[in-house]
Amino acid sequence: MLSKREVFDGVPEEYLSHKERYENAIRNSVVAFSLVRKMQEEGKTSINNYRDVVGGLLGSSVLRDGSPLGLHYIMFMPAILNQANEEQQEKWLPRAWNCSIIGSYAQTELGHGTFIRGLETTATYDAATKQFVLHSPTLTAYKWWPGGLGQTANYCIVVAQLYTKGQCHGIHSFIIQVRDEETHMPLPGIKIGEIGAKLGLNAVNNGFLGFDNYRIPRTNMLMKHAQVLEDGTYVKSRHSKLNYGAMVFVRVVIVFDMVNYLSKAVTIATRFSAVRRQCQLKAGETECQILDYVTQQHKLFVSIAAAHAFRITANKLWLTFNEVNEQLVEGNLQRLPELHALACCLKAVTTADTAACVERCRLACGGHGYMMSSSLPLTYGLVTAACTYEGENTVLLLQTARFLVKTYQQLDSKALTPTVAYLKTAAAERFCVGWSNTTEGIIRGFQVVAMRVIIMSTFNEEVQEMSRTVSPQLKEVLHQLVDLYCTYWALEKLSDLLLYTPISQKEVESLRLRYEETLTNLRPNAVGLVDAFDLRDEMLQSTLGSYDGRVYERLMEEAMKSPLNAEPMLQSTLGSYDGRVYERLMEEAMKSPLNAEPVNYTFHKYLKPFMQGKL
Ligand SMILES: CCCCC/C=C\C/C=C\C/C=C\C/C=C\C/C=C/C(=O)SCCNC(=O)CCNC(=O)[C@H](O)C(C)(C)COP(=O)(O)OP(=O)(O)OC[C@H]1O[C@@H](n2cnc3c(N)ncnc32)[C@H](O)[C@@H]1OP(=O)(O)O
Ligand SMILES: Cc1cc2nc3c(=O)[nH]c(=O)nc-3n(C[C@H](O)[C@H](O)[C@H](O)COP(=O)(O)OP(=O)(O)OC[C@H]3O[C@@H](n4cnc5c(N)ncnc54)[C@H](O)[C@@H]3O)c2cc1C
Repeated sequence: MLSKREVFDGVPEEYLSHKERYENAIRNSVVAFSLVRKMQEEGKTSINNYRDVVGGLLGSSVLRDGSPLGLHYIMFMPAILNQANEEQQEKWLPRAWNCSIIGSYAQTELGHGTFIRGLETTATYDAATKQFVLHSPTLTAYKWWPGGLGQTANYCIVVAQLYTKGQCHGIHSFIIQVRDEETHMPLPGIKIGEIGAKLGLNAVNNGFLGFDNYRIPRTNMLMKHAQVLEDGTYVKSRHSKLNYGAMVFVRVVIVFDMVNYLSKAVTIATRFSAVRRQCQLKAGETECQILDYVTQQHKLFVSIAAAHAFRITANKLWLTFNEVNEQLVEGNLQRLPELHALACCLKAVTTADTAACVERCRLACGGHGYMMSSSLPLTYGLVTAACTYEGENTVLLLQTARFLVKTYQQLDSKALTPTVAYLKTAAAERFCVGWSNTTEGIIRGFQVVAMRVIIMSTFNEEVQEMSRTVSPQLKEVLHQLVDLYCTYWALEKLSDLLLYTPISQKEVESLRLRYEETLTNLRPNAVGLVDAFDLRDEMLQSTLGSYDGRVYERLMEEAMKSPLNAEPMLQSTLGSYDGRVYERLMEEAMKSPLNAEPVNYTFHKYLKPFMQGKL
C-alpha cells in the first residue's frame, strides 16, 4: 500500500509540471480507486451502483483536476453494460470492474465531435478471417480527446462506421485492446499519445488514437443491439439510437456533477462574503460585511437556490433514466425520445448555468477569487469543459427543441409523456389569462415561454412534496429559495415574458421589489444555507471558503508554499543569469514530456501493481 507521504507529496498541483501532474494523478488515482475495490470486497458497492462512490472520489480534493482512470468508470464500463451482449459482459466486465484492464471511450475524432454520423474511422468485416479491420483513412479520422487514452488505458470502446459485404451500416461500438497488458507498449498498427495541455482537467490524460489496418475478432463488436454474423450478415438494432446509450447516461450523471461544483463554489463565495469587510455604510462606522450589500446578494443567492433546484432535478432525472431503461429492457421504447430530450436539455442548462454561476462567485470574491488557492478558477475550468463534452450545449438544446416541436405538433394525436404534459394544459385553455407575481404565476409564465419549464416544474413539484416533511421554519426558507429562483429568472427572461404574457409594467416593478425583498429575507440564512451543503474544508480546498473563516491566514500560508518563495535558486527559472527567459519558456512549452517516452514509469510502479490487485 502506498504511504500517505508518497502519494500526497504536499506540493500544490499548480506548481507541478505537466508530466508531474500526470504522475501525481496516477499515484493518487490508484490509491483512491483501490478504495472502490475494497468497498466492493466488503459488499458496499457493486457494478450496478457505483455512481455515488466513484462520483465522490472523482469530485474529491485528491483528484481535483480529474483522473486518468475517470473514463474507465464514467464511460468504458457503462458502455459495456449498455451495449455488450451477455456473453461479452461475462468476458469483459469482471476484468474491468477489478481494474485488471483500464478502458477509455473513443468516439470523437479530430474532424468530428458533434456530427457522429460523419465519423471517419472504419471497421470493415473480413468474413474469411472472421475479423474487423479498423482503419483511420485520414488525419481527421484520428480519435482525439478520449480520457486516459494518452498513456494510461490499455483498452477502449471505439465508435466506427461498420462496413460488411460492401455496405455501410453506420456507427457501432467495438471493444479494442490498444496496449500490451504486460509491457504497456502500443500494439502494432496502433498510433497513440496524449493531446497536450488544456484549460483544465489536465490530469485526465486525454489522448489521440489512429489505426493502420488493425485487426480485431468479430466478437469484439458490442452486439447487444445490432450484430454481424460469422458470414458477414448484418442484423440491425430495434432502434438505431440504442447505441447512443452511453452518452445519455453520462449526460444524466453530469447534472449531479454540476450540483457538486455549484455547491462548492457558492459555499466558498458566501462564507468569504461573511468574513470580508469592505467600505462603510455610514462614515465613522465599522466596515460592513460585503454579504450585506444587495449587489453581493444578487450575485450569490440565486446560486444557492440553483444548487437545490439542480439537486432535485438531478434526482428526478435519475429516476426517469432508470424507469426508461427498465422499459427498454422489456422492449418498450416509447419514452426513449423523451429521455434523450430531457438529458440533452438538463445537461446543457445545468452546465451553462453552473459555469456562469461559478464565474460570478469568483468575481464576487474580488482579487482573492482570482487566486488558485481559492479553488474557484480550477472549479470554473472543470465546469466550463462540461458545456462542451458529452455533447456541445448548443447542439443538445437543438435536440430538445426538435423533440418539443414534434411533441407540440402531435398534441392532439398522441398521449404526452410526463415531462411534457404541461403542453396540453398550455394549449387547452387561455393558460395565462392574467399575470400574478406569485411562484405559480411565474412558472405558468415560463410554461408559456416553454423552454425553461422542465427545470422549473420539476423543482416546484419536489418542493410541494418537501413541504409535507420539513419544519415550518425550513419550509419558509425553502419557499424563499423557490421565490428567489422564480423571480430571478422572470427578471432575467423579462423580454420573453413581455412578448408572450400579459405582464404589465406595474407588475414588473412590483416583481423587482419582491426580488429585493426576497434577497433581504434570505440574507440572515445565507451562510447557514451553504453550511447545509455540509462540504468539509478538505472537499472545498479553498483559502476563502474554509469553515473557520481564517481567510487571510490561509492565503498567506498557501502563498508560502510556492516553490518560488521556498528556494531562491528557483527564482533563476524566471530571472536566469543569461536572461534567456523567452527561449526557456518556449523550450519548456515545446516539450511534450509524456510523449517523449512510450511508457511512463508510473505504469510499472503504480498502475500495473494496481491492475494486478497488488496495491
Ligand atoms: C458511473 C460513474 C459515474 C461517476 C461520475 C461522477 C462524476 C463525473 C461526472 C460526470 C462526467 C464527468 C466527466 C466526463 C468527462 C468527459 C467525458 C466526455 C466524453 C465525451 O465527450 S464522449 C463523446 C460525446 N459526444 C457527443 O455527445 C456527440 C454529440 N452528438 C450527438 O449526440 C448526435 O450527433 C446528435 C446531435 C444527437 C445527432 O445525432 P443524429 O444521429 O444525427 O440524429 P438526428 O438526425 O439529429 O436525430 C435522429 C433521431 O434520433 C434521435 N436521437 C438522437 N440521439 C439520440 C439518443 N442519444 N437517444 C435517443 N434518441 C436519439 C433524435 O431525437 C431524432 O429522433 P426523431 O424522432 O426526431 O427522428
Ligand atoms: C474536457 C473534454 C473531455 C472530452 N472527453 C472525451 C472522451 O473521453 N471521449 C470522446 O469521444 N470525446 C471526448 N470529448 C470530445 C467532446 O465530446 C467534443 O468536443 C464535443 O462532442 C463537441 O464536438 P467538437 O469538439 O467537434 O465541436 P463541434 O461540434 O465542432 O462544435 C464547434 C461549434 O460548432 C457548433 N455546431 C456544431 N454542430 C452544429 C449544428 N448542427 N448546429 C449548430 N451549431 C453546431 C457548436 O455549437 C460549436 O459552437 C471531450 C471534450 C472535452 C472538452
